[in-house]
Amino acid sequence: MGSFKSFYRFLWQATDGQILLGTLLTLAAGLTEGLSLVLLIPILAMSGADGSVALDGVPVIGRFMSDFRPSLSVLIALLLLVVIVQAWLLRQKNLYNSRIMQVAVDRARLSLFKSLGMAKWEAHSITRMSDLNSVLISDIDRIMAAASSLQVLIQACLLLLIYSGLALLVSWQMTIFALVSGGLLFVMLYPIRKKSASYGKDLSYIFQDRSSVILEFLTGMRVAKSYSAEEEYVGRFKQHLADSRSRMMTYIKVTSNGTFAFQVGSAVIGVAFVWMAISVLRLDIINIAFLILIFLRLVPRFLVLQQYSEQFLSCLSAYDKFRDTIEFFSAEAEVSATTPAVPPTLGKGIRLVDVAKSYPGSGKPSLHVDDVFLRAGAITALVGPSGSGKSTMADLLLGLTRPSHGTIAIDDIALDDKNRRAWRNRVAFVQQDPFLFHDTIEANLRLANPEAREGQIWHALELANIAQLVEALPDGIQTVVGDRGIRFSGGERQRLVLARALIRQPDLLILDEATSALDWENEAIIVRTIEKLRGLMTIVTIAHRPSMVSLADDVIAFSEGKVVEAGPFASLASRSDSYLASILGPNSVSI
Ligand SMILES: Nc1ncnc2c1ncn2[C@@H]1O[C@H](COP(=O)(O)OP(=O)(O)OP(=O)(O)O)[C@@H](O)[C@H]1O
Repeated sequence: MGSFKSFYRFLWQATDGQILLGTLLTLAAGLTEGLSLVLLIPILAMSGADGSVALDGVPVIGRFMSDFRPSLSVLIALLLLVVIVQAWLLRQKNLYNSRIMQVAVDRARLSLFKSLGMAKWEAHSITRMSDLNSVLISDIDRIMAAASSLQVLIQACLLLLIYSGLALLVSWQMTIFALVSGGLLFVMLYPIRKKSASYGKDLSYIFQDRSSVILEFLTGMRVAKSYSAEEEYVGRFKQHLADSRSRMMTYIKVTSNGTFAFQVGSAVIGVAFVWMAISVLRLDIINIAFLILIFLRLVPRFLVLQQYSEQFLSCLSAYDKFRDTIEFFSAEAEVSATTPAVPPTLGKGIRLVDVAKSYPGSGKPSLHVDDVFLRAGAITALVGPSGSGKSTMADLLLGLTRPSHGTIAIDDIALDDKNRRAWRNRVAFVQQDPFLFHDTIEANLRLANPEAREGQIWHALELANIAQLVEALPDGIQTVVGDRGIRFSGGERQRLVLARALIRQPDLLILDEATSALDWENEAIIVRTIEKLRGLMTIVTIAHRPSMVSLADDVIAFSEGKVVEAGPFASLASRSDSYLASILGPNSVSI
């Protein structure tokens, strides 16, 4: 019940209350349907061969019939008019309801998208991408199905009310009999509805699973192919399909059982209904005909109630998942995502004091820095063995993650929840695994600086040593890079990503193994590029190769999450016992 209330509140808000007008249109269409039924009886009576039926005995409009005595053709014309109005109202209602529901669901999708974008990076790092993918695609589609089912249910309830009102005017005993027996049948079938809701929830997990298997297959295609593991993926998918087929069939069986039980039950009630009207209440033929007409229209409504409440309940679980996801990500929103803040300026340097970073689920901090200073305008290399905390430090400097405790200050301004996002506007990052969007080179570069002029784009491409290659392409900077930049080699992608970082003209440039995909020749060119940037911006480079470390002014070496040495490159390199010397020397260890 709580889910239902929350779902209705969501629909109300997402449609700006327009759902009410949709319901009123449904009511108007229902009333015209009732009216067409009422007009049908006198037409049938008047067209009777013996004319034995008294028109003033016609249900509901008997008085109108005896006062005005309309001719058959007037009644037929009236019926035609009512049917046309009803058809028009139904069309309007369908169009209106579809429109507001599409808008509501799109709003929901957009607000989830937005809350994902505005949430802290940490929230993403503990959530599976495929789970989010399934909420954004299949669960939101099922919310649409839930909203449509709810509209059908509202329509069925309104029609039930209208028909019951009409039937009451003929016989209250028959009306109560029909409603009580129909209601009892509906209640008796509750266990089936409950079962179907629980299987519906199951389906939600099946779709989530499917999305995860497909996404993993597509993103891991290269790995799958290189290990000749395609068959294993196909086998996993086949297993998943067999599993979901069997669960889907269970769901369909349960809902078909409900429909079958309902049809048998309503046939029994129908027979009892006619018997009661003829043998117990001894109603006249025209009233019986009217009641049977009503009954024939009431029964399908109960069936609709049964079927659509099953569908509604099974889809409601998708809404619960959507709501939990959006609540989780909204609670994790970066404060500064909503409040504009002035970015701190980097003139003197960045100081980290007693900074620790722990990841959820891991006991001790992955990084602990007592006191470190990164000089503005200098190139600082972060070195250390794998897993020693270099990327963790880079994420903190970038403002992508928050320290578990301690202070990071840009000049004298502490980085906090209010200014962290604004600070990221002053930072550019080149990651180990260069990512490009499936768009043109220009669009990919403009992402970092939408205002950039074409000259600036070419300048950045030149600095990153990729301008010549781009120039030679038939479409130049309008070349589409392909999915994740697949058109280009790893090294070319890395240079494009570096150009994207440079076009931003950042205060701080962070290079996380930015030359790992380059050959020696290209690496040497990038090293020269970085040399040229010395003094123009503050550069932090995480490097494993000596050539990238050698260009540093300062070095910070990490081991097991702690800083083991920090200082000017020259003085650390000259100390034979330093970690830096061990990685630069003739017998350098692999870092
Ligand atoms: N998102 C995360 N969740 C949990 N633990 C993490 C996460 N990211 C990093 N770690 C852990 O933190 C420690 C430091 O990792 P980090 O990536 O900073 O090392 P690194 O020095 O950059 O290593 P590499 O040179 O291999 O990239 C590692 O033990 C790693 O397992």
